[in-house]
Order: sequence, then C-alpha cells, then structure tokens
Amino acid sequence: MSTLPTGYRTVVVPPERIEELRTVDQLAFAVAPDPEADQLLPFPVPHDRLMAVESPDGTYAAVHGSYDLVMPVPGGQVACAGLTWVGVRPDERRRGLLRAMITTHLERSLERGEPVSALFAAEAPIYGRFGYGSAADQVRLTVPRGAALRPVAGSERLTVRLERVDPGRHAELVEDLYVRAGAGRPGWVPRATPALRAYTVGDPPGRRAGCEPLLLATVLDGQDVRGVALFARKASWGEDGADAVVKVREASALDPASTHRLWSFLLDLDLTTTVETPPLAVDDPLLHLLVDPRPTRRRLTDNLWVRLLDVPTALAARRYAGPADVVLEVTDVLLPANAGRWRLVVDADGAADLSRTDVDADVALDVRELGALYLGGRSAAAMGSAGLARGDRAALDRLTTAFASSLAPVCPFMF
Ligand SMILES: CC(=O)SCCNC(=O)CCNC(=O)[C@H](O)C(C)(C)COP(=O)(O)OP(=O)(O)OC[C@H]1O[C@@H](n2cnc3c(N)ncnc32)[C@H](O)[C@@H]1OP(=O)(O)O
Repeated sequence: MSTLPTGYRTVVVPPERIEELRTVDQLAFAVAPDPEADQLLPFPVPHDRLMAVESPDGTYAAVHGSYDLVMPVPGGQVACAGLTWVGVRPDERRRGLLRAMITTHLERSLERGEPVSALFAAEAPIYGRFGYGSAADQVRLTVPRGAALRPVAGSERLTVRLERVDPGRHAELVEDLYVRAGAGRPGWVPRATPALRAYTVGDPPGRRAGCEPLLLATVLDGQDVRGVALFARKASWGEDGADAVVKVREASALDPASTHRLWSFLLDLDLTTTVETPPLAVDDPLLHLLVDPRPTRRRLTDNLWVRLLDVPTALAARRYAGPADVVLEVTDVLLPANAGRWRLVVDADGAADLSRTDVDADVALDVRELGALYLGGRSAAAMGSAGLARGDRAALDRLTTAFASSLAPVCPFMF
C-alpha cells in the first residue's frame, strides 16, 4: 500500500483536462507537443480509465490510464487492464506518485473484474516490484536488402498491390488481417476500439521522422487478401549511392505462402539497402525463412509484462499443455488475497482447477514469476535455476510442461 504526499489526491481525468494530461506525459517522456497529430488521431484511452495525481495547487503531477483489453492466453482469453500513459512530472518524481498510481490501478482493475493487467515497460527495472513479470520477448530484425528466403510453394502465384494508406478505408482491413494472422498466439491483443485501430494506421506528418507517408502492401490470391504490411521508406543517398531504409510498422500474413510473398516484396525494394522489421515473436516465420540469418542483426528485448491480479480466475482462464497436480506457494505483497498455498490440478483436457490447500508446497514463487509464466513463454525450470522459483526439479519440470505454449507469446501492438 502507499500514501501520497500531504495535500496530493487521486482524481479521474475529465475530458476537458486531457490537454493537462498530455502535458504531464510530454514532460515525462521528453516529447514535443504535436497539435496536428492530436487533431488527426482520436484520444486512444477511454476517459473513465484516465487517472491523475493532483498536487495541492490543483495541477496534475502524475497521470496514468488503462486500456480495456482482451488478452489471448494459451487456449483462451482473459480480460486485461493494459496499463499505459504512465508519467510523472520530472519535478515530482521519486516521491511515491507511481507507487500510489499502481495501487489505484490494481484496485480499480479488480473492481472492474479484470483478473490480469499487462504493460510495456519504458524501462525494465520499474515494474517487477509491483508484481509484473516479464512474460514475452520480442525480436526486431535489421535485414540486408535482397536477403534470400527459403522457397515456399504457392508464393510465386500471389500478387502484391501497393498504395498509400487511407486510414478511413484501411483501418478495418489491417485489423482483420492482424487478428487472423495472430490466431493462437498468446499475447496477441486485438485493437478493440475504433480509436486504437485509427492509431494503428495513423500517420501524422510530425511523427514520420523523415520517412515518406505510410504505405500499405497487400498480398492477394486473386481477389482474396492474404497479407498486409504497413511500411515507409526513409530515403537517403550515401557516398556509394542509394541507401534507403524500409521501416515496417506491421506485417500480417495468413499462411506460409503469403508470409513468403510479403517479405520477398519488402526485402527487395529498389534504392533500399536495409529493412527494419516491427517487433516479432522469437519464433516468427521470417526467422525460419532466412537462408542466411547471420548478416541480419537481431535485437532481443522484453515485450509484455503481465501482472496476475486475481490468481485463481487468471489461472483458470487459460488451458495447459499437460496434466498436472502441483501445490504452489505464492507470495504477493501488494495483493495479499493471492498469497498462500494453491493446489493447481489440470485435467486431461488441459482445464485447470485451483483451490486453497494446507499441504506442503511443491513450488514456491512470487506472483511476479507466476505472471511471467502465464503466457507460456517462460520456463519454471529455468526460473528454478535462477533461484526465482523454488522446488524440486521434477515439480518445476511438471510446471514447465503444463504452462508451455506451442507458439511464443508476443504482442506486436505496443500500448
Ligand atoms: C506502462 C507505461 O506507461 S511505462 C512508462 C513509464 N513512464 C516513464 O518512463 C516516463 C518517465 N518517467 C516517469 O514518469 C517516472 O520517473 C516513473 C513513472 C518511471 C516513476 O515515477 P516516480 O513517481 O518517480 O516513482 P516512485 O517514486 O513511486 O517510485 C516507486 C519505486 O520505483 C522505483 N523507480 C521509479 N522509477 C524507476 C526507474 N526508472 N528505474 C528503476 N526504478 C525506478 C523507485 O526507486 C521506487 O522504488 P522503491 O519503492 O522500491 O524504493
């Protein structure tokens, strides 16, 4: 629990004070005001989910918001509060305002019936102390132009159409392909509101960073759309000639042939020398298709951080990869209702039942590690090797097998 400095209070941000909220985040993130972008893009966070800490003089010292998300989990989905827009004015930092906002966020999310929260961390060391675990990784590739791909049957008969993005016409198409391309992948959160979909295809001039206006490449099998990519090139002429970079914002394809066709197109555009991918899952098909992955630079970073707010409801919302009967001893300093001993029984169909028990625990771990395991992208055995989960090796192995996902979790949409 936390207390605010004397005279500070937590308030809901009314629509007429959105500009003040923006100002706090601009100061916190060191970004310039961009009125043109603000006019072109709808405000993406629902108003009743925007909170601020008001200082004694009535101005905002800190802000945060959350998206109302549906998070795909192995074999199911769960309501998820996507924490976002967290910012504390630089002259108000390290006085406990973030800690107070997290307390508010956890309480309000639970009140709304959201058993899970997730976020992208601006800096990795911040959120573990609040019970968020790093649950997925992402890889960004910088691929040399012309990188060869292993052949995929049927790719050659697909065609690619190129056009400038028209947000009004393309937002729904891009979302439809994104959702279908990510089917079965934990963490692949849909952009559920028109505002979020508008953000996905939004292209305010002030945010282009020297790139051309956003383009849409569509892979077609006759008239059937099988893949889309959002991208823009940043033109440049070096001493050796053309040196443009292709910056791919999003790439979604429905099958191996369309994946091959889409990347073949993006990897061989005239006047370019390198292609930068969006955040990909660590097992993305492109990694398997590259004939020679060595000249490709890979940057591996954390992707989603997950916080279990209501442990039994969250664990029952997903399916498991194998039968298990494991007693977990969970610690949770901020939400004590989660703490204590839980018996996790997984039946032959992969459905879980979680109940309180007094018997000795097989595995002891913090709610942070349980959140990290939740999407199926981490190994309890590996956490055991790091001392972050304690139990005998056989129990850790059973937990690892039960929690595993056949596809690595990732969320390409960074909220
Ligand atoms: C989900 C998102 O939106 S991520 C975006 C987060 N926002 C930013 O990075 C913008 C720039 N930074 C900021 O706005 C602020 O510095 C914040 C939000 C990171 C921290 O806010 P503060 O009010 O200073 O944090 P607060 O004083 O409550 O500190 C809480 C704890 O986190 C720690 N902490 C805070 N920021 C950091 C950091 N950047 N790195 C490591 N630890 C941190 C504090 O040391 C403190 O630790 P303790 O309680 O265990 O002793």
